[in-house]
Amino acid sequence: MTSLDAELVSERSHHETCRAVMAAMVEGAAEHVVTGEDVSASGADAEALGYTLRSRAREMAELPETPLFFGRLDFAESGAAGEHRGGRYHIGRRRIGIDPTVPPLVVDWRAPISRAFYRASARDPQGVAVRRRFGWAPRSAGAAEDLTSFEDEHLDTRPDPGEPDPASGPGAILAGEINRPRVGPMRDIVATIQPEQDDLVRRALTASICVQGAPGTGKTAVGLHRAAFLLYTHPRRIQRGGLLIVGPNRAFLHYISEVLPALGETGIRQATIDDEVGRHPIRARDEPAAEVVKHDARMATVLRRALYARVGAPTEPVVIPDGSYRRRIPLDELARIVERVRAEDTPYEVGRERVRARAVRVLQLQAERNSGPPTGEWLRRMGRARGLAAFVDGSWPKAGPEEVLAELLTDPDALARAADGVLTPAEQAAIHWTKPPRSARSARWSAADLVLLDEIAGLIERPGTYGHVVVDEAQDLSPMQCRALARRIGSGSVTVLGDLAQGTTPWAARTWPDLLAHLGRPDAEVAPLTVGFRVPAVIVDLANRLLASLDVDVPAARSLRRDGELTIREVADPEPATVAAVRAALAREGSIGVIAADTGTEPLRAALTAAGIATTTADAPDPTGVVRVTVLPATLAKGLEYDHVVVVEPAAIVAAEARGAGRLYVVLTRAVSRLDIVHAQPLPRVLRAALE
Ligand SMILES: Nc1ncnc2c1ncn2[C@@H]1O[C@H](COP(=O)(O)OP(=O)(O)OP(=O)(O)O)[C@@H](O)[C@H]1O
Repeated sequence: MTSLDAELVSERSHHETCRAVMAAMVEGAAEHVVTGEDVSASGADAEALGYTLRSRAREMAELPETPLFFGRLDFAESGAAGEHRGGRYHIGRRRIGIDPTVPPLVVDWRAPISRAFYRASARDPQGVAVRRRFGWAPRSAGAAEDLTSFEDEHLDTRPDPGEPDPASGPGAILAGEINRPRVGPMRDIVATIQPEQDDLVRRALTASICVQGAPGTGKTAVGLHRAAFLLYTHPRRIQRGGLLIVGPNRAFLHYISEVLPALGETGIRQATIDDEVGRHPIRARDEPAAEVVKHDARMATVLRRALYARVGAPTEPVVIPDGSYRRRIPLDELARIVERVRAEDTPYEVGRERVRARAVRVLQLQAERNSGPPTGEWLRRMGRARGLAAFVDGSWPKAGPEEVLAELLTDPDALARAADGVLTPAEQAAIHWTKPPRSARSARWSAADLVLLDEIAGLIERPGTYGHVVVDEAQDLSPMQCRALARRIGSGSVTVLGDLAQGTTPWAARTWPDLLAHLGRPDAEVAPLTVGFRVPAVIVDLANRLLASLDVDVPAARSLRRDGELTIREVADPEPATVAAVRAALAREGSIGVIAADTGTEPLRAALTAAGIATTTADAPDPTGVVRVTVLPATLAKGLEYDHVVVVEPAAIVAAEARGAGRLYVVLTRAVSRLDIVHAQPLPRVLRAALE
């Protein structure tokens, strides 16, 4: 046996030990559920404790069969920080060890000591002598993986002259990881996080950051790993408010849904912005002109005015009989109360209660002058007195978001007053409901209306906030959607992920500071990621040339992958050509995405089915992974990736929407290895320009 073989045997044996300890930990967690229920003082305690322990047991038992470690750090005998000197640590997704007083068999990748695994380099070894990365091969479908290889980087010895710096290339294990076929949902990248990604993942909880990343540079991966890092580092602070991950659509959320559980984090809310503001189901569609106005930041002013138009000067003094007295508050004093509270800029509902409390206070002072301090019961009685309630309801009436918005959209005069000097008459006409509902209750709300309702609800009462919010594909959010998120971020922090070049909504941001200001974090740092892990160089080059037509200022990307293929085929009929392209792709490994303009997918699906090729859709992916072909509309492709992408009729994709060139940029950058462009119509101008 060579010494390398012996090392491999010893590492495998360490892994077996880890498995055994892990099994004991799972069992221990399950046992705790039972004893936890026995030892608790009361029924409520038992329930709370039982719940916590059960969740932990479930979490541990649900850990997928991934390798228990993926790396090892050997610290140098000298030069390393004191306690780690000469130490050896295996690094994995979760800490493995039963006794907290002895060093664990595996340290969590998020622990401070693991940082060196991601950051150390030959130039700055950070006390590390050897960094080892393990290679694993699947044993068989569904079974645990096999430890088959390892790769050592000796960071304590300077590389021989002429030899490449061992820390500079991607290394075989990273290369294997980025080249692997993509089947099924997104996987974690914990074994191969790159230094510039790690820097973003481990930023402090208080730091709000914005990652501007070209396609496939790992923005989504960074956001998800950052979420896991923050949950590990600040469990109490984050769990109190919770963590929210916002994605563009259900297909995308499904695609990323397994990453956090694989990292041991469950129970995190992953939602679209529509889900998050969804007080009602979406039952109406706006005309494009109306939608654009409703998503504009100026609507915030209009809505505020519409809500506060309800607040007005009192018309009658307050008069309340009180035993032998008649308590009275004159009109001018009531008007002053209302005015002052308005100027205090509190949520509407707080303002209303404040107005009531201030009026009661006036009555209290009067009573004190007559007969000394009144009782609590007296104060409550005054607060409920008819005269006082009439004043509060008249000057600061109760208001609900639905009723405020329905009135605004139905009554042109109310809209004109609220929008005076803010929206043009044409803009007001665009959002006016020509067929008003019978009542606010029966109104059919559009997606944009829900955002407006959320804004009004936020003016009435501050919503609860999350400990941290991760927003993916953020470039597409409208100012009003950003404001909805800003309310939920409150004093917490946010990780914004996006690519201005991939903006496709009519209101997509052209610069980050604008969007960050609407998110309430104008000073968040914008950090670029430019090294691509998905898209091969030949496709990245094409995408970079397309950038010139997109009217955004973003750095070009460079790819770590040299192996891609790009073919452009002009054909007489795209349907048989697509079938042929898919058939050829099926002869190779991996997933296949057929992407066309939204109206073009059904005929392609039918043609593939008729040719005996099974297909699925992006929002209902085949859980078994047997069906390898997904036919998807261009508008659902964002954030997804396929080994082989067939783009059909790019001209139709560009023509379908105002920011069609941005959509084409998204679609072309979904390919992991091969991109086929099939067209019968002439190629769109932006693509022709990029190909010249
Ligand atoms: N450090 C890494 N090691 C291995 N794979 C990586 C790494 N970083 C990213 N990847 C892989 O690259 C692909 C693209 O990552 P991701 O989807 O996070 O990029 P993105 O910037 O969000 O892309 P898009 O702009 O298209 O949404 C994924 O398959 C991801 O697993």
